[in-house]
Amino acid sequence: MVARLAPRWCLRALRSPLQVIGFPSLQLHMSGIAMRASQEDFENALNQVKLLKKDPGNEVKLKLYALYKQATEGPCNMPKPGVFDFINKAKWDAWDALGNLPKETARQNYVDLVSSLSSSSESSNQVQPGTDRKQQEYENLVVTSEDGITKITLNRPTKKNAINTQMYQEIILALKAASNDDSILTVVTGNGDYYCSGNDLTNFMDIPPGGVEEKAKQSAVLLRDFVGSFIDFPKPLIAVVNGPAMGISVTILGLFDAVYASDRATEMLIFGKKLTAGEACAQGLVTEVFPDSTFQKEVWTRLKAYSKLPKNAMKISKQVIRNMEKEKLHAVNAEESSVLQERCLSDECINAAVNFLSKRAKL
Ligand SMILES: CCCCCC/C=C/C(=O)SCCNC(=O)CCNC(=O)[C@H](O)C(C)(C)COP(=O)(O)OP(=O)(O)OC[C@H]1O[C@@H](n2cnc3c(N)ncnc32)[C@H](O)[C@@H]1OP(=O)(O)O
Repeated sequence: MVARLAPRWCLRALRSPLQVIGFPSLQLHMSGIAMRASQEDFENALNQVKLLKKDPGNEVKLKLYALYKQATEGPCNMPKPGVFDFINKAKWDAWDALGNLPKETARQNYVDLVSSLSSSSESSNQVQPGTDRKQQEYENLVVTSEDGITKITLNRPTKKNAINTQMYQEIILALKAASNDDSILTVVTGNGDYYCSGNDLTNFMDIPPGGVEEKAKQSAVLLRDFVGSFIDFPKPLIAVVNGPAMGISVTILGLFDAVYASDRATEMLIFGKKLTAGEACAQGLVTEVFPDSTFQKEVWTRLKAYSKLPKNAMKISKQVIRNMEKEKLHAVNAEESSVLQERCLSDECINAAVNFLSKRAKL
């Protein structure tokens, strides 16, 4: 999986205006040791960035961009891009936030950041002895199989498990793998305090050479495939909603066979309105709500009991129910994906992304 996605990212990064990346060394700042990276170190770091196997994410790319500009041109004195030019504005904000940071320090910070990215990329690709090989295959998920249950955990807790482009693809692959493995049940849950904060809004920053129209088209195809993989999933699928859920993570709950929510999942944001887990249960979107203090224990005891039920009978029951509505679900999915393609280009969508991204760009 990593091997398949990495070259795609590298190619995109080489074309992308955000390809130049960096991160200040906390240790150096705290100790005040004035180390200086040579021009050669800097040039090596520029080459190293292109060899990174793992996409460092837009936030890091912005830091690298800002440090690169500061190291090579000094403080930002370019005119501020317009509000709708949100990629260039995010880049401008990141560079401008470095103020009068000396060129040498920016160069050193750039070298340190690339070095930290290279070492974490190497260590993340190492297989730990004795661990399940499957756990190493995904950047944004942890997938385990035990006692007849395959558990897919959304694993970007520092980003509230927001779903980035790679994670959409990983979820599609993980569902495909789970549909063919020996498990009886498949569970989706989140790591950390959130279940999922929905679509990663920085996805909109990664514009392909074909421009925003092409991006909208790619997003629509990805959304259709993503939702389609839930519609077609052949075994019982359970959501263990461990905390707040937003956007796309809420809208797909209807495609699960059971949804267990902690009463801490008080922000199931749909229709622009916060819905408690209890209210979502009353509306039929959630199967059952548990007190947060006993949520994991109660839910997993129940799931383990379900996993002892006859495997084929459960699978066939699910398929009989789903087959009745599958065609319709796919038709609605295709329609919604095509509407998304248009809506991605609307002022409302662009403004929402600009607002969120401009707040984050103040590094
Ligand atoms: C293929 C495309 C298909 C698109 C389909 C259509 C889908 C639509 C949707 O899903 S709409 C929903 C989009 N989500 C949001 O609008 C949520 C945005 N996030 C927030 O409002 C807040 O972050 C929060 C309420 C989830 C949590 O707030 P708080 O507790 O104050 O934490 P922080 O804001 O500091 O967040 C921590 C950290 O996470 C990053 N983050 C959170 N959510 C997202 C997100 N959706 N996209 C990207 N990044 C997110 C946030 O920026 C912080 O990161 P940082 O510490 O700044 O690096």
